[in-house]
Amino acid sequence: MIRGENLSKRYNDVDALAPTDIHIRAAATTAIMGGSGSGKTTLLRLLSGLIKPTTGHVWYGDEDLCTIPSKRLYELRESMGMLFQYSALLNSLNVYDNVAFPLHEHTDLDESVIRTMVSMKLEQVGLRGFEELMPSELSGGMAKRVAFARAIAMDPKIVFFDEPTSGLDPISAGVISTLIKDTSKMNRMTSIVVTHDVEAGLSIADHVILMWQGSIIAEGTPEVIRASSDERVRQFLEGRPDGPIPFSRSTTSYIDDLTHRPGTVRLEK
Ligand SMILES: Nc1ncnc2c1ncn2[C@@H]1O[C@H](COP(=O)(O)OP(=O)(O)OP(=O)(O)O)[C@@H](O)[C@H]1O
Repeated sequence: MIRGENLSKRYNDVDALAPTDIHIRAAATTAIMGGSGSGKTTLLRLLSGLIKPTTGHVWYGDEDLCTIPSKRLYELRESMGMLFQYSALLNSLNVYDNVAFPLHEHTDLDESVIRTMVSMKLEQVGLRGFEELMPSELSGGMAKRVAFARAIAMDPKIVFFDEPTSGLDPISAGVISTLIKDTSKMNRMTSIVVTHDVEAGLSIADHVILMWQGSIIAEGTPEVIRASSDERVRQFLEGRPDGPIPFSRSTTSYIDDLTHRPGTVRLEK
């Protein structure tokens, strides 16, 4: 359904994503996992057309997101849902208006129909009856659920989830993981989930993509990833601080840096 071809992104002197070919399967859940700064969010933004690549193409069927006119990109993006890392609820709107927001923006449906649709989505996330609450009155887990309801309000074919479980307690994280898994199956939705929550990623996904320093280092079913003998994959799965993935991100020697810094007092022997 979505295909990235020779896709790369460079920010100033940072290669956030090295040239990459990627296939996202239709009606399946793909988890993009990896450590901090490995390029997961960059890949998600490229695949959803939020940012343009430095090189390459993003194909939706035979349409290239990177070259289509912005009007068509806008239409395509209407068929996509997004759940952002920090829920991104509109603080001045209550729960009902947050979930109804895409329906008000993109459809001419009668308010009574919108009310029914919002009620269905809130029932799905277990928050029917909370329509009048403001975002500031919600717990982190509830806010994620509202954001989830908003992401699926238009019954999108594709939904992008950026860190859907970050900052949640294990039970709330489990609730969100189950919602993603069940809704994706029930609606035959194509879900793309960026996460560094290993357990959430492996339990939700049909297909896992593991990233490191802007490149895909492993992909396959959760079983294939769990059985991988690649030392980088093992270090990530086991959460070990030591291994091929270094703790320090600095590329220069600390000693050289200290001894060659202008103004540093050099100790003579
Ligand atoms: N808008 C930007 N401008 C400059 N550099 C950026 C920008 N966005 C990302 N980067 C850099 O690109 C690299 C990849 O970042 P990205 O956010 O894609 O990683 P990530 O795997 O999603 O990290 P995290 O899990 O911490 O959110 C990082 O080195 C980051 O500093």
